[in-house]
Amino acid sequence: MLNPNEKLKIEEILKDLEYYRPRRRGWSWRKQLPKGTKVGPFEYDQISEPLKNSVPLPAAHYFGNIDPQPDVVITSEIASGRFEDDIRRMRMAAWHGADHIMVIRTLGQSHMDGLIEGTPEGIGGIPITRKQLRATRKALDIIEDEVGRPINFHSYVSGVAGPEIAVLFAEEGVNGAHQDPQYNVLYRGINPIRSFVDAAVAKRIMAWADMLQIDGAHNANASAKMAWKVMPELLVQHAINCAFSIKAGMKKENIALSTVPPVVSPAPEFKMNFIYALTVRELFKGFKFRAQMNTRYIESDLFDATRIHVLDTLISRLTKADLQSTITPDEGRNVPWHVNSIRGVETAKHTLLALDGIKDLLKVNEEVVRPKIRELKMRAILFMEEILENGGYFEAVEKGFFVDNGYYPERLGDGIARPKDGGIGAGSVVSRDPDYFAPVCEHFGYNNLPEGLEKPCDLIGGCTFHKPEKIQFIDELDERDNVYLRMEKVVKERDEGLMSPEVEWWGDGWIQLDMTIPDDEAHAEAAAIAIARKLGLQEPTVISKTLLHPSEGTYVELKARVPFKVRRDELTLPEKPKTLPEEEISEFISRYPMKVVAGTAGNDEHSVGLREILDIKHGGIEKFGIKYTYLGTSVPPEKFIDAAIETGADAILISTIITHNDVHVENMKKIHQLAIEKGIRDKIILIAGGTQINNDLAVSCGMDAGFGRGTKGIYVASFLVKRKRELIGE
Ligand SMILES: Cc1ncc(COP(=O)(O)O)c(/C=N/CC[C@H](N)C(=O)O)c1O
Repeated sequence: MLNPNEKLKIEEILKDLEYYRPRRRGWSWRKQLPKGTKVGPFEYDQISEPLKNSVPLPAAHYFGNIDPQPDVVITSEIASGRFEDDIRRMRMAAWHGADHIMVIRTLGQSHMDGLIEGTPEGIGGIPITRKQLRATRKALDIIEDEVGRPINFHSYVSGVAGPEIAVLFAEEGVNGAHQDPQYNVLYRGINPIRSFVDAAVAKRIMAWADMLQIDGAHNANASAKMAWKVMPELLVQHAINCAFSIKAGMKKENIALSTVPPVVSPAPEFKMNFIYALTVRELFKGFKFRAQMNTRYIESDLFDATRIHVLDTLISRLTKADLQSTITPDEGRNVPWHVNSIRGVETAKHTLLALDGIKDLLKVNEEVVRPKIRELKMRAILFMEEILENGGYFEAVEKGFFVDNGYYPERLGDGIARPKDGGIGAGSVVSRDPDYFAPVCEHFGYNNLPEGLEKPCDLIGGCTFHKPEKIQFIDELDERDNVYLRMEKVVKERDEGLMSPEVEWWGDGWIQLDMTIPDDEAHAEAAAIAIARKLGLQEPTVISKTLLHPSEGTYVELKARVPFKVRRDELTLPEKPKTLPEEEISEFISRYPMKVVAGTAGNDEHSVGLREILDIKHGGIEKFGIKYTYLGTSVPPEKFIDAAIETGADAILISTIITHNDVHVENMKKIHQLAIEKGIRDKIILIAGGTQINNDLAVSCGMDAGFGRGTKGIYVASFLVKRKRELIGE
């Protein structure tokens, strides 16, 4: 069982991997809670069971730290190239609410015509090998136990080795996969006939494994130059894959349409995206919807990407989504880092919760949308009819019907054409002889079973679906490129407590820094690089720029490597101020009303900080019912004491920023001295605050406490209550 306070040990995961067996088969949906379920002070209509361990949204602490989980499965796409680092990120994502982990493949694995074994390192994606799958599923088992919810593991089947990959996934307990023969044809140049034959075999196997299938329609949106023009085609592509999947034996509830809002602002996007989203849900009622955020128009600007993600998730809530796939907001900058995977999940969770029950509040204006939906459907139906008129799918692909940038029936003639007898694997499909017999189960199509045979695999004493012990596990193929070599460095540094920043791999040393340079883009970029170099950082690279004004300024974000490490055992940890719960403070004050006098001591005019500590606006002590008399700035020590006596104050709060020739020390000592002389020291609480103050210094000058930079009202209020309790012996 994982302990939240301990790092996941990859070497533990790798141990006995050859004996690991997946704990279940198939996809897990979230357990829905009824409408009107109460969580903290609120009622929800679209949430599912809570997690055992999780990281709530930033504002949750105002509401008792609640972390309600939306009804929708949330996906995080993770594949840095090293599965051992991805596993750590999966744990982070699971704590933030992801329960669908999608692993992007590397090496355009669609073209591999066999399975790769061992665990070579990938570039920007990960090699899908049996060992990587097994280690990841095994890790996800303990991570799902830690968060208390099943986690779906997902990757891609499409490709030349589709059927073999499907068997591998079924054997290794993979829970979901992309499978769409059109993907191979259009984007990977694989022979169309081969693609569909492979797809039938693969889909039959996925059906047995109860895997959720995601289709590849989103790729048309991601590939077209004018992505909003392919909306009719997307409906056709969905229809082709849905119909084919059902014929291959898949259940409707395991067929998810991958749907993306086609366009982004500054286009008036909802006029298109909302109509499209309504249309696809109407046409394919009964299927599942995997909503993906738009990746076609994502740039390197994280804020813009996040705005897109929020609006795309709004579309999901206004229509329907069974899964919300979060693209890392940095997809536009190709640096899928830990933090951006988490940001993507937070954006989805935040927006889905914010829009809980929204459909009960709004009605779609049928008068306006109906004609538009109908038009879109008509375009799709005409597209489908034209395919049939031209002799079917393969002929249509050959004629470049697909991913054409015309808004069908307009055509620009720039579609992706693929010859039906060309491409990778052309001519590699042979029809099965009458006596063809494959002694394996879940085999699509003609299989000449001998008489009386229960299961095809009885003849061989069981296939790997029924006799998993028959699965051959190859641990490593390459003694120079494997996870053990990579882990050597990691384990050494981790156990020695050597720390360096990372963005995706342990100790990769990368950091992100940003700065605003008051100059044009070109000079700003060059200056930022020069500054990063002067800071001693290595390989400074600009990853995003925001033009603030052509000549006044440019905001530059860079990544750069830190060339050193710090030792964990040499770090001094700042002690966290011990605060009481807000309710406890308010409850005490309601029983023992407290008053304070406050001001800026001596010849000091700074008052903003003190006001933050006092006023209700930013959580000052007034928020808890503590009354204050503000004495203003440059208050002489005598005046604090007189005011305290006059008002019967429980405490004196002095703020002191100025420290030249130790004037702050003098003031604190003076006030402590005066309180003794006036005989009130044992009844009054003396507190000093300021950017140069710390508790030790203040106490050495006779104060009860001192508060430095970053102090919040609740810190001071907590101390006042604690001290008052001591004084009254509660
Ligand atoms: C139907 C299908 N099959 C295979 C692959 C990947 O297969 P390669 O090995 O050729 O990259 C994809 C890829 N989609 C991109 C992921 C996207 N970010 C997503 O969330 O969907 C695909 O859509």
